[in-house]
Amino acid sequence: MDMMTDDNYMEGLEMETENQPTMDNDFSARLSDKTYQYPTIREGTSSSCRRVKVRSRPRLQSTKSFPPYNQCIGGLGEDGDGDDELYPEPSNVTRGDRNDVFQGTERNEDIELIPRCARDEVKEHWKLRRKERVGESDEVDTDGLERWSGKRRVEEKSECEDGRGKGAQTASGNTAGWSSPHPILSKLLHSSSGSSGSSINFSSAESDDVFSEGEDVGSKRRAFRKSRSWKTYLTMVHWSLRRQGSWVQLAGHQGNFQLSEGGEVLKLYCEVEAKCLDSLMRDALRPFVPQYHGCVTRGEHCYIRLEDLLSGLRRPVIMDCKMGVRTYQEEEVTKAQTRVTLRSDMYQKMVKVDPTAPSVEEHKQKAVTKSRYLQWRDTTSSTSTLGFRIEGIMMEDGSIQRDFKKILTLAKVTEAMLYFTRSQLDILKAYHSRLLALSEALKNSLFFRTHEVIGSSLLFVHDHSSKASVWMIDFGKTTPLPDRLELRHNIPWAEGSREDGYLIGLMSLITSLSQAISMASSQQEESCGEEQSVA
Ligand SMILES: Nc1ncnc2c1ncn2[C@@H]1O[C@H](COP(=O)(O)OP(=O)(O)OP(=O)(O)O)[C@@H](O)[C@H]1O
Ligand SMILES: O=P(O)(O)O[C@@H]1[C@H](O)[C@H](O)[C@@H](OP(=O)(O)O)[C@H](OP(=O)(O)O)[C@H]1O
Repeated sequence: MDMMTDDNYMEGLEMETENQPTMDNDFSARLSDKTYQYPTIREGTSSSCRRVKVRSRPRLQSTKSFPPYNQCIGGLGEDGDGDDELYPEPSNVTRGDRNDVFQGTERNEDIELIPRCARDEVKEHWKLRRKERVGESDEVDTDGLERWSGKRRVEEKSECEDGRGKGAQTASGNTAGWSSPHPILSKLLHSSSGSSGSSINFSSAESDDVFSEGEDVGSKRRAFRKSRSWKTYLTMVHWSLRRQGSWVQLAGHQGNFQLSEGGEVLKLYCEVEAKCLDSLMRDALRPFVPQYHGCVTRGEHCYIRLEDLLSGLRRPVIMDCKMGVRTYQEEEVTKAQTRVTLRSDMYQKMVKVDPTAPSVEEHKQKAVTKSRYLQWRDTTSSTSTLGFRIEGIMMEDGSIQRDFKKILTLAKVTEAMLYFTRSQLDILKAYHSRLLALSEALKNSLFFRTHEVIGSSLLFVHDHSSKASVWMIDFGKTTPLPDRLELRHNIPWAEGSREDGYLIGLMSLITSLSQAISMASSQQEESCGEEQSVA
């Protein structure tokens, strides 16, 4: 079947059934209505669920047809294979997992200064799941590819007091597995079998075949409707799988995201982030931020509804750059001074990159504080030198590179840009002008002036058709400043200043893109010259 081979992503298929989102009515009308008032955020858990069922998402395969980044351009990723040999991970631990197994020292939740709502709970859930995996499976995701739907389990209500979940299931007439169409498919099937109008066109040959004989027109019609419903179902399955196959979570916390049928990305609710997004929808930065559609409750958790920035892109190429000269909040440092919480997972990440980084004491306790780890990450990457760092790049074949941890110079960043864009001038230029436009918008943004922007990313996305854009994402650690305080964002941080250095990072990126453009232009001219001399 076409859909199974198209992207080579699917190992198997299991359709998800779920409840109707509680705030999902009239979604398309909202999208087009610019004056739409975002729904009130409802915190807490859903009480309507009597029984919760857990089922696996479709498993996804990775492909890796291009050589890795560090082989392409002279081994920039110094922490690649060699380190892996020195400090091998347990064979059954997924490389890409963000929250490594804790060894002995439990994380103290008091370190969280701002309520992150359900996210802590989900982090714990993933840690537990990881422990379970270590015990029960020897699956290894060797290239670190973390396609969201391949690793996540979805909690879903199988029966709800309000009947919505039940309704979604009975619409298909089935209850589980392959045989159970997705709720949206169920609806489509239902309506397509009940009406003659369909958005799916079939060849006239097919229609002729069905209606050419005069006899038993009624049963022919029924047969046609049946086959059309089936085709509609397959087309929709294909569409749904393709979308799931092309969406990827490149960086960030595992378990934070889900896709919804409405073409949105659902991110686990965080009050800080929801408030920022709400303000951003009324700010000069709105064109640079995914559209925010309020919140929705799914199962036990509340999610922020965001525009899917990969929608419409075929085999997207993505880069996530974490912005700013630091990735920790000032409060994280001061709190760590009074309350010491040790993290063995962070110690492990540290020694993997540089075995000499921990102090004698840290080696002895095999743990570091989060604040120490975050500061070390910033000073050993381009965060402190250039005001941003590349968190990861996904190429069009789905391969993911995360070996940019030790990049410190602009020249190395420019090499990474050329690799990421495959030196395509039109894409480099599109990114360059988008960043210039962003820098103008930031000048006019009240939100930007009045917020400390920590840990936020710029998401670069393009595809083979040269659609290219850059978006501001992740506002989970972006906080409003006290009254009348405004930040410049273009000066280094000094404790107490709350400066984040966002504009230092933006300027570095713009400079790097300018360099990449001139290098790509000369490469192009050289190859043109060579072609002409051969001719
Ligand atoms: N609106 C969106 N559309 C498409 N992809 C998205 C969107 N938002 C996030 N992503 C994907 O998810 C990844 C992680 O996003 P984000 O940084 O918001 O998560 P996070 O868990 O808060 O991260 P962190 O751990 O850095 O705080 C991004 O790198 C990107 O690949
Ligand atoms: O990128 P790395 O080196 O893997 O390190 C992670 C990164 O710094 C995240 O930004 C941070 O989450 P926050 O931004 O939410 O603090 C996370 O902390 P966590 O493990 O406590 O979630 C770190 O583990």
